[in-house]
Amino acid sequence: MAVAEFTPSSSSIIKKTSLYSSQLSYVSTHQISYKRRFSLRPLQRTHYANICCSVTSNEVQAPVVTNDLKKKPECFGVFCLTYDLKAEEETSCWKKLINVSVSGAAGMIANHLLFKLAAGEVFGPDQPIALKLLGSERSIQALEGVAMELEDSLYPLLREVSIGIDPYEVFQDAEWALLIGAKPRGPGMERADLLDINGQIFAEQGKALNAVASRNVKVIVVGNPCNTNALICLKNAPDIPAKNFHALTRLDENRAKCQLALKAGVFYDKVSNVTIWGNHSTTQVPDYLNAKINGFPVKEVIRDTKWLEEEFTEKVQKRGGVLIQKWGRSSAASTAVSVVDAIRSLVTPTPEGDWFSTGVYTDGNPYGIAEGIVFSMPCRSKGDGDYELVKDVIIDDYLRSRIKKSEDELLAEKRCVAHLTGEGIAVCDLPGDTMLPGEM
Ligand SMILES: NC(=O)C1=CN([C@@H]2O[C@H](COP(=O)(O)OP(=O)(O)OC[C@H]3O[C@@H](n4cnc5c(N)ncnc54)[C@H](OP(=O)(O)O)[C@@H]3O)[C@@H](O)[C@H]2O)C=CC1
Ligand SMILES: O=C([O-])CC(=O)C(=O)O
Repeated sequence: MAVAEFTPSSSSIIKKTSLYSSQLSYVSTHQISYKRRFSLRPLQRTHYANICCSVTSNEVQAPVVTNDLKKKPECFGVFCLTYDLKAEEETSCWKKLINVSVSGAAGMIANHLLFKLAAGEVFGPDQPIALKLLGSERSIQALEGVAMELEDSLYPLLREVSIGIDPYEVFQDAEWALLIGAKPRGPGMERADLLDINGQIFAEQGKALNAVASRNVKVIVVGNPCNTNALICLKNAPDIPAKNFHALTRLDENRAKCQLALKAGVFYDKVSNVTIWGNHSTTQVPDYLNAKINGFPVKEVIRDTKWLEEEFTEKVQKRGGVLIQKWGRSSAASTAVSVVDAIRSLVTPTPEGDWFSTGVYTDGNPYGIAEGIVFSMPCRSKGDGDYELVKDVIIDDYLRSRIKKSEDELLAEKRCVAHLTGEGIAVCDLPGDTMLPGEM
């Protein structure tokens, strides 16, 4: 590696070289975790100061090798260089690196999401990130491919990429955990079986988060059945605040906004205050009572109660299934977009008067919904990663009865996974019509 090859643009640094080291690390006497690590050396974080702040300055100092390369066995090529930057080139405009762990990282949703995360679409253009990708023995090769594509994309904000199959390694110091991986329900599989199989994955991941993640990690569960998976996860992570766990219902909110906009003949940015209540399943309740179009109650703009009560509600509830029939696979791109929306809603202040939906723990909720389940409700955030439930919503008899149905379903799911939440022996009496949005 010749110093002469160096050019001052950030992308050329990443393009020309990459660190690619593989190692076998012994996790326990029984389990071997195969881990590959793609990493940028700290010098690049310094280099990033040039990228984000000195747009007007072309003056970049020539690199100076200050360390003995032999003392850095992990580094490769240009990443072994240490730059002796002038003090004034240090800036305060870039934030501290954050660790984002993603499970199911070789799957379809992740294939869209990871590139949005790395591009800065989620946490912003001044937020460097480390991506820690969780796969399995079956997906480790695919995961290497994903990591290589991330490398080849030359994202300046992407500081580190690591892949592994052990959640205790991959969730280390995670500040965000995006839990996407889950077994899809196959033909003839009972929902109780799906709850059990996926529940075990989320019980293990909850334990791992509890052991090694940041104490204030924010967890977004995407893998279905996401509400109950999130419940299992949080119950297995008693040292992390229960309110930090979310089940993704933002896709449902986006779908509802789209249908309301279409019916009212407005662009969808005119639709606000849409709540999805309940489970990410066909019992979910898209709330048109509190929603607004151009700041007016939906019912004043769309004067077709029959459409709202029946067609609209069912369309949103079954959108995932219709899409699977057309596409032959479940929503991946729009789900990834909705994960972006869900995170952005937590890291940016909610616009005045508006709110967003997310599935969160019901303890202390002001709506009279049973405690101890993960239920989608309206929330506002100050942009600090935390949220509060919105109090000023109207719940009429129609809404109440619909919400009750979703609540009953989630309570039944909870009884069915009692063995995974530490609440005794599981009893599965699931309502017969319980379905994921993708099932029809
Ligand atoms: N909440 C929501 O709004 C939505 C949720 N979803 C859900 O998101 C999840 C992921 O969807 P998508 O990315 O499209 O799915 P993919 O099938 O593309 O990927 C799923 C990943 O899950 C992992 N997985 C974990 N356990 C198993 C298992 N036992 N059998 C098979 N795969 C397993 C696999 O990765 P590995 O082998 O590395 O573990 C696989 O890569 C699904 O549960 C889906 O239902 C989908 C759309 C919307
Ligand atoms: O059932 C699925 O996998 C798809 C799904 O959740 C959705 O489209 O909302």
